[in-house]
Amino acid sequence: MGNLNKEIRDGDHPDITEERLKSTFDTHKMAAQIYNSQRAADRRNEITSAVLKIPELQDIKPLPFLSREEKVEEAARKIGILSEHLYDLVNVNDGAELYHLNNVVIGGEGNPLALHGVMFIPVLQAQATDEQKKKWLYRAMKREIIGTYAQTEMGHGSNLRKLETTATYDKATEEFVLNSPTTTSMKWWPGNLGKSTNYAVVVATLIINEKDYGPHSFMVQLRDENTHKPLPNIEVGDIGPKMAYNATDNGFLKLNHLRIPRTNMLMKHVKVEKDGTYIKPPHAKMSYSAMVHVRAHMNNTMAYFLASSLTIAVRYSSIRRQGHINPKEPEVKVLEYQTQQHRLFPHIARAYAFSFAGAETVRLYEKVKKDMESGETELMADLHALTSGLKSVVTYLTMQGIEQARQSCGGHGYSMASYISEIYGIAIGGCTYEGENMVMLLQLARYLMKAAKAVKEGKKVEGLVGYLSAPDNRHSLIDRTPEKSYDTYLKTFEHIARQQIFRAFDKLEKMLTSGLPHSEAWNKCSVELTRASRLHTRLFIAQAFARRVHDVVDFHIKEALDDLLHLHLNYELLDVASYALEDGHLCGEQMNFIRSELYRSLGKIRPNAVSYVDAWELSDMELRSVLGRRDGHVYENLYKWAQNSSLNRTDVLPVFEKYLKPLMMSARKNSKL
Ligand SMILES: CCCCCCCC/C=C\CCCCCCCC(=O)SCCNC(=O)CCNC(=O)[C@H](O)C(C)(C)COP(=O)(O)OP(=O)(O)OC[C@H]1O[C@@H](n2cnc3c(N)ncnc32)[C@H](O)[C@@H]1OP(=O)(O)O
Ligand SMILES: Cc1cc2nc3c(=O)[nH]c(=O)nc-3n(C[C@H](O)[C@H](O)[C@H](O)COP(=O)(O)OP(=O)(O)OC[C@H]3O[C@@H](n4cnc5c(N)ncnc54)[C@H](O)[C@@H]3O)c2cc1C
Repeated sequence: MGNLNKEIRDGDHPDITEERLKSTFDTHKMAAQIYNSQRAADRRNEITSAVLKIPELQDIKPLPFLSREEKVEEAARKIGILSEHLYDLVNVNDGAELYHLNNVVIGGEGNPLALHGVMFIPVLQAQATDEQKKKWLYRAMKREIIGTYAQTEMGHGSNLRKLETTATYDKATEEFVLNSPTTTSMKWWPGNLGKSTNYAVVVATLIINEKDYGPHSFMVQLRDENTHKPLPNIEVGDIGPKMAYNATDNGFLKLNHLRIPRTNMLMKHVKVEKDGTYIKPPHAKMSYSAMVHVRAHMNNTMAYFLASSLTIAVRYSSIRRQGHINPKEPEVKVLEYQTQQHRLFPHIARAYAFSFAGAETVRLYEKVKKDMESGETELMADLHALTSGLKSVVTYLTMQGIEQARQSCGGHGYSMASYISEIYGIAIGGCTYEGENMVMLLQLARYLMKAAKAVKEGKKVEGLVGYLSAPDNRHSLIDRTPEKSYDTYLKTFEHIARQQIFRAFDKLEKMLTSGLPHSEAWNKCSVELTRASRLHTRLFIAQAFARRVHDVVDFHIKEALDDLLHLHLNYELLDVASYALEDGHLCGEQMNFIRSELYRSLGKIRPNAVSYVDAWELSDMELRSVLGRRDGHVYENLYKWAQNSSLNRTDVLPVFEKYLKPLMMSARKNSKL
């Protein structure tokens, strides 16, 4: 039998090989759980191997040494080469394969086609009529044109109903007049809008006969297809450097009474007829589909960012030796410290949990997308509630996990050689884009308050909120029943979420009955409401994790996932335990039990730690991290990496003659006086 950990190679650092030899499970079989099938896991590795054979697809130098212009150019260069090889490398209809190819070749800092693939094509698929698809979608899919999704403005992102860009219907010419009347009405932020794209779906407030119909989507050609010069009445550019994600040209756009044909409004579900008659869509929020598309996929992208940082941190922690546990023995791997384990392992469990919750979310999304094709909209509210909560909780917890991974690497974590700071910068954009986290938690809260009201009125609620009308125990059964089952934990999470949802509901009701207007009462309860949304979402994540473990057949994989789930449930419960202590659902003795289970879990995970992260099968090429190298040879490569610094091109920099020498000379002169 071969090694269970598939990353073992001759010549690797012995400290990391030692870790891999301890694996109790086959890492490639575990990859099948993470990527949802063995075939998908195989395909990732096949794609990586094929890419490695194409020299022009390799990074010209480590990305942190490139300027912003060079980053933009490098991403575009690779996109060009990729286009030549695309059909040989991936199944272009498989989003996961495309995403993987992007991660390996280009990485997370963006590329000219990022928004084209993530939003422009999806919005055309969902919102364009067949005729419009013929005109734009098929050209977009062949990359004859490049587009983006331009919704956010300088003055408004969250509150779509106040977008200032107007699309006024002119019946006489059967055109819409698109206009940016103020500075704040400029589109500001859309990815790739600045320099790369020549088309955009622009979201503007529709006005017919002076009546405001709210945000609608319009196809706008921004640039000449041959010269790439902006078309008349269009001003477009880059918004400048950002915290990270700087290979992408997030842009601005000013439209000056630009006229577009009536048929440029995306009209699959909603219509404006020639005479200006407005025909409503089957559901008012159908046009928000591109946002829901990204939100539904964000759990998996966040899981990926988190797993990348943890792969780097855990591998490094297995070769980094510092200090002693037993003074008579050699210095230990820092991974031996309980604090290091506590800092990293719960986040490994979260990365798995997000991936499993993500798979369930994408399944629901695919169903709703199919339903919407035929005008069926019943599940849209459920999906919106679920994705709103998950995008907020998952991005926030990912932020915490990546930062812990960085700190766990000590000083070298702060160097771009770890690459964790770039991953952090890219990932935390997710707390803001696709709906600012607080705003989206409050969207879920609306759904939860409706469910709570129904329960109070004696109705039975089902599905995602079914637990609100299920029987509850006054006291948690954790450590109170002979059999150790996850159900007792999940029931405790349910209790906590239920209590908080009703606490927020009662507070809101009390304010409403005291005569406060709904929006004011809502604002005064909003912290409690976001708490309810978080607890509900964290319950869902724990349930999704437990459902996956339950379904796994392979004994060793199940056992390894079971260990992670056990850690997850104890760690997460400790994190929210105050809610259960408050009403005596948990007692001090149970808290001690949960804490000791957590510490026991850390010990159980320890031998498999490197294998849990190896199972994500992230190649060196996609990790772009010296600390996270698969072979563990960090130190000599840190030294090599630093040679790329342009400061090292000469022994003496011009600043010496210009500034430092005069400074020291004059200081010396002064001290002689
Ligand atoms: C293989 C694929 C891979 C994909 C990979 C993806 C990741 C790649 C990673 C890295 C690349 C980087 C990519 C970056 C991309 C970023 C792009 C952007 O950021 S695009 C801009 C986003 N902008 C927002 O999200 C604004 C947030 N605001 C809103 O969405 C709305 O304003 C909202 C939801 C807050 C309120 O909507 P209202 O203004 O129309 O509000 P009212 O009229 O009061 O309606 C509320 C009712 O509508 C329902 N509702 C709202 N949205 C719904 C929806 N989508 N579906 C169903 N119902 C909805 C609500 O549940 C509520 O219902 P009730 O009244 O309670 O019954
Ligand atoms: C990396 C990145 C990429 C992006 N890409 C795109 C893109 O491709 N296309 C595009 O159109 N846009 C894009 N955006 C814009 C993004 O979608 C918006 O910035 C986002 O939706 C937040 O809106 P805002 O900037 O108006 O925040 P604001 O709403 O101004 O948020 C400021 C604060 O106000 C609070 N707040 C606002 N409203 C409420 C409320 N009702 N209740 C309680 N608190 C509230 C928020 O919680 C936050 O704390 C991108 C942004 C980033 C960072």
